[in-house]
Amino acid sequence: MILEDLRLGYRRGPDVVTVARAEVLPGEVISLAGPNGGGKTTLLRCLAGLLKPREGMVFLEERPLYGSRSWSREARARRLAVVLTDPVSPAYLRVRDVVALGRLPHCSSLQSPSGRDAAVDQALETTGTLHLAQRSLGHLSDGERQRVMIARALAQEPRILLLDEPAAHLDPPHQTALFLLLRDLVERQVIASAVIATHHLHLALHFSHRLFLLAGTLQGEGTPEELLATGAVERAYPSPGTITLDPQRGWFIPRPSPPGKATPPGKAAPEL
Ligand SMILES: Nc1ncnc2c1ncn2[C@@H]1O[C@H](COP(=O)(O)OP(=O)(O)OP(=O)(O)O)[C@@H](O)[C@H]1O
Repeated sequence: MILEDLRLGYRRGPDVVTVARAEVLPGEVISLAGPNGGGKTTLLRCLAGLLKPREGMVFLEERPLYGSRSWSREARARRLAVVLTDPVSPAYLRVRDVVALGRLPHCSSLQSPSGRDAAVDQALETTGTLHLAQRSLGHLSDGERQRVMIARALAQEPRILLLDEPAAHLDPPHQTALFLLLRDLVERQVIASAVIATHHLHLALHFSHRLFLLAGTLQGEGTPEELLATGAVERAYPSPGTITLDPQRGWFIPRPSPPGKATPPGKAAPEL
């Protein structure tokens, strides 16, 4: 996937994110990181074919994603699957039927997707949601529902998986398991690439091959090691002077006070 001279925005508002040039290569897990409002979701929507750029183009397998020479919706859905944060399936649907919807791009016009499709079982198993298969979507916890939506995207058997805050509702072990799973799917070539918009910086730094740092523009891109070594990660996040990045752990922590100037507990909380 190639991103060229992108300028993205909504209706008549200002540009919210610009990207001069970037690539998502086969074999890569890429995390989109950066502050609130930095444009991660906006870029992800554009890569998913859901937000036409004001200028520039996204190329998928050298074919444009927008315009008259673009992919058909079905052909695109066999290559790209997206998991957004807004719920899209009706709450009364059973989990197995929700995941089966992922098979739609692989069905002919005379077929409807079947929950008995082997790809559905595989996706349920991969995401640890097989035990939820008969439950209604509306009766699941946020984290369970999140894993079901990822199962639906995997059932689509895409080449590229795009995920917006996929770990948002997951408990800590499941957050790590999800990043591990995405890395494993890419390394086993089950999918070619994964692009993850996330605030789980420590997981992004640990599991991604590269990060794109977005703060209105693409402020930096590179491997976790490169971005940490140049200070680009810390620079991408405007934070109070009392907060600093611990590069070993990928967490923002209180800046250590100079000797003899320890802040008493409860005093001088950092501004948000
Ligand atoms: N539907 C919309 N209409 C108008 N402006 C929008 C819309 N969605 C997002 N924006 C604006 O675009 C900018 C980028 O938002 P976006 O959601 O892409 O950022 P983000 O990096 O994903 O943020 P966060 O980390 O808070 O989820 C923000 O200023 C936001 O207010």
